Amino acid sequence: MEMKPNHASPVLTDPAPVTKSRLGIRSSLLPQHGAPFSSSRHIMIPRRKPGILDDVRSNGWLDAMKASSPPRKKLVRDFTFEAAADDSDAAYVSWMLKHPSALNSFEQIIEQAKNKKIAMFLDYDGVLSPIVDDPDCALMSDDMRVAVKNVADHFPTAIISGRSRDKVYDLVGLTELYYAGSHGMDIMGPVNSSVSNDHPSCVKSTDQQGKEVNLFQPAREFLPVIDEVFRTLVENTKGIKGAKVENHKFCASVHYRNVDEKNWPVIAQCVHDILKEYPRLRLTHGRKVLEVRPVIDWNKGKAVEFLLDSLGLSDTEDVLPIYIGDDKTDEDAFKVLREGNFGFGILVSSTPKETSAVYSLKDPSEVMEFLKSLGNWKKTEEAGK
Ligand SMILES: O=P(O)(O)OC[C@H]1O[C@H](O[C@H]2O[C@H](CO)[C@@H](O)[C@H](O)[C@H]2O)[C@H](O)[C@@H](O)[C@@H]1O
Repeated sequence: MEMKPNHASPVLTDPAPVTKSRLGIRSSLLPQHGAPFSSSRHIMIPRRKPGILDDVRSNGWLDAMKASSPPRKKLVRDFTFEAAADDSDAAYVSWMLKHPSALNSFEQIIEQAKNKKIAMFLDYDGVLSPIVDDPDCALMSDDMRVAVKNVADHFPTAIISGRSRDKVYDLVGLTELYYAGSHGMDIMGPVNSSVSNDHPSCVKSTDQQGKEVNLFQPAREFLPVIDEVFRTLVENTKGIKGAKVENHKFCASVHYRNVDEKNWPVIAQCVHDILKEYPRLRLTHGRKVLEVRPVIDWNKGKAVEFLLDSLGLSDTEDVLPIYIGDDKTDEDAFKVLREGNFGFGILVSSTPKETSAVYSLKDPSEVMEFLKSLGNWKKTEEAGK
């Protein structure tokens, strides 16, 4: 894949020494002390020291880890469980009054879409594929692929995932879409010279089909650091049964879904120690996953704005962006749409959650139904013209 560097990035400027200005990051976003990146290639992280786990207990990480993904629905066996199930169902029903089902609200949604161009943004895990124990087995069904393709045939459609862009492209496998990986820190979008002028770190590149595209990687300078951190995390978690570390190019993910809960503090401590060693990296929580990523002012919300600009769709009057996601990192995108009064978010969740999304869907099967309905509605509308 050919790459023609443009100018230096506005986010990451100045090729020489690694300092705050080299990273071009607003200083308020950066920790005020410590080395920018680790000085040693391999840092030794003591697994257990007396009292060391107090760090992660006192700073609330463990509570966040426990709350990070709802437990799967248990079989209702006796009266106690039945009562608990009733309570949680009632809570879900009352939450849905605030965040109605996008399926039940379909007529209202297409009313909003009349005379507007829909731009569709989709998260991958938990939206297009169900959450499963092994991230490598989170495959999208063929039916879902058809539904996504159908939507992409009518509306500009992008996937914005926490996974690496290459990985999510391999999983989805549709050439009709735009892809943003690493929580929006790695975007392949259409060539648009006004966008590359505004974002000088955009480089011209080519996609898998040899088509010219814009490649935007605002955290490019962090590539070797993430790689180093990934290798250290693999090394330091290798004794923890069930732990899995993924390298997503601009972020590293430490999964604890399959780790015995009594070992979660050890996982948390490994990540905590990395962040102490690399003050320019920060933590985000996903569904039973801790993610280490660069401290830069960029997220899925900014990626949505970037893609809308790239597609020439930032005119709020004629465009209706819709973002479907299930995770905390998707909230940045929901917020951008809500605060801009520009389109809306749909949260995929089977339990009540605090969210900036407007509508909700229960699970990926409802997402598929919604995408099918949208594609069919547009097809019928176009046929009637
Ligand atoms: O932004 P997304 O596309 O939703 O990616 C978020 C994370 O998804 C993956 O992890 C999640 O799904 C796994 C497979 O179902 C599940 O095992 C895991 O517990 C979930 O956190 C992916 O592996 C992560 O790296 C992504 O950041």
